Amino acid sequence: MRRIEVGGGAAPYAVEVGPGLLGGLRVPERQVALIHPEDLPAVWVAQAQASLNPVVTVSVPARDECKTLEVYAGVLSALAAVNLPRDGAVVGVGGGAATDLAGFVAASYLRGVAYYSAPTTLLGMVDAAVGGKTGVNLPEGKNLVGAFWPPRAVWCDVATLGTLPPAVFREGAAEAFKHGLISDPGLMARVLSPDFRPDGPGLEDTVADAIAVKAGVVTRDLFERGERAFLNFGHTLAHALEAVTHHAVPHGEAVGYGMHYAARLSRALGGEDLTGHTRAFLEWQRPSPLPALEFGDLAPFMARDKKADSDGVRFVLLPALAAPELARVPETVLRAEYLGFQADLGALGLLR
Ligand SMILES: NC(=O)c1ccc[n+]([C@@H]2O[C@H](COP(=O)([O-])OP(=O)(O)OC[C@H]3O[C@@H](n4cnc5c(N)ncnc54)[C@H](O)[C@@H]3O)[C@@H](O)[C@H]2O)c1
Ligand SMILES: O=C(O)C(=O)C[C@@H](O)[C@H](O)[C@H](O)COP(=O)(O)O
Ligand SMILES: [Zn+2]
Repeated sequence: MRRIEVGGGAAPYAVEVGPGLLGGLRVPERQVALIHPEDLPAVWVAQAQASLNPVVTVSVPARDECKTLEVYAGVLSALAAVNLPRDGAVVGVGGGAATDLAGFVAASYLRGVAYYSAPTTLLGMVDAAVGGKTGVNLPEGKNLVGAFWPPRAVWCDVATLGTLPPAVFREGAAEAFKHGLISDPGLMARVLSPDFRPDGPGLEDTVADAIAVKAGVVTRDLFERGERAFLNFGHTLAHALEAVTHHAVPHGEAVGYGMHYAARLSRALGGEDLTGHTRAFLEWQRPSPLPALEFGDLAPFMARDKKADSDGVRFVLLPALAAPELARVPETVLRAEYLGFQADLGALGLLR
C-alpha cells in the first residue's frame, strides 16, 4: 500500500493506494451519506455499504449526467430527508464525475460537512479525488459552479480498476500522462508501457507517482493562485470539446486531444516540439474520433475557461518538458494551430 500526504488546506489528509481498501473504509462521523453512480458495479457498492453502514445511499446518473444543478439539488434533498446532521459525512464512491458532485454536495449541504472520497476510476484516483476541486457543469461550460472543499481522506482501491471498461481506463491515463508532461517525464513512458493496465505489474506505484505530482501542486497552491493552473494543461480545448458535444466526448479523451493542441500552440510560440509525445499518447489511447468542429464552435466555450481574466483567455503552454507556463496566445495562432490540429487528427484517423 502506498500513502501520499496532501496539505494546503485547513487539515492535511492522506491518499491511500492499494487493493482491497473499499471493504475497510472507516470514517469517524456516526452518520454517513454514500453517493455513487448508478452503473458502478454492485460489488463495489456493496463493499462500501458494508464498511460504512450509511444512513442513506444515493445513486446518481453515470458520467457527467450527474454533474447538473438538477441532480445536485436532488441529492441535497435526499440528505435533508434523512436529517443528515452537520456532524455527519458524505462519502463519494465512483469516477471523477460522481466524486466532483459528491464533494460539492458536502461543501454546500448545511454550509459544509465532512467529505471522504473513494475513487474507482483511474482518472478519479490520479486526479479528480485529490485536491478539493468539486462542482457541477452548466450548459454554458464545464465545472462553472463549485467550491474548493478538500476531502478528509482518499482511498484508491486499485482492485476496482479491474471492472473498468478498457476505454475508460485509457481515458484516465490522459491525466497521468499530463502529470508526466508537466512535472515528471519518467511517468510518460510508464503510462505508455504495455505493463500499464489494471492487472499489470507496478500499477500501484504508477498510480501513486501520478497522484504525488498532483498532491505536491495542490499542497503548495490549493486555491489556484499560481502553479495549480498548470494542472489545467490541455483543458482549455478539452472543456470546450466536452461542452459543445454535450459530453459525448468524455473528459479523459478530451484532455488527450487538448494536450496535443496545447503542444502545437507551445511549439508555434517558439517552444520545444513536444507534439511527438502528445501524438504518441493519442495513438496509445485510441479515443473515439472527434466530429469535425469549426474553431468558431469552440471559441465561446474556451472564452469561459476559468483561467481567463479580464484581459481574456490564457493557456497553459509547455515551452519545454516539465516547464509549464501560463500565457496568452494571439487568435491568429489559435486558429492556425486548430487547422493544423485537425490535419494531425485526420492523419491519425481521429476525425469523423
Ligand atoms: N475535481 C478534479 O480535480 C477533477 C480532475 C479531473 C477530472 N474531473 C472530472 O472527472 C470527470 C471524469 O471522471 P472519470 O474519467 O472518472 O469518468 P466518470 O466519472 O464519468 O466515470 C466513467 C464511467 O465509469 C463508471 N465507473 C466508475 N468506476 C467504475 C468501475 N470501477 N468499474 C466499472 N465502471 C466504473 C462510471 O460510473 C462512469 O459510467 C469529469 O467530470 C471531469 O470534469 C475532476
Ligand atoms: O485540479 C486541478 O486544478 C485541475 O486542473 C485538474 C484537472 O484535470 C481537472 O479536470 C479540473 O477539474 C479542471 O478544473 P477547472 O478549474 O478547469 O474546472
Ligand atoms: Zn482534467
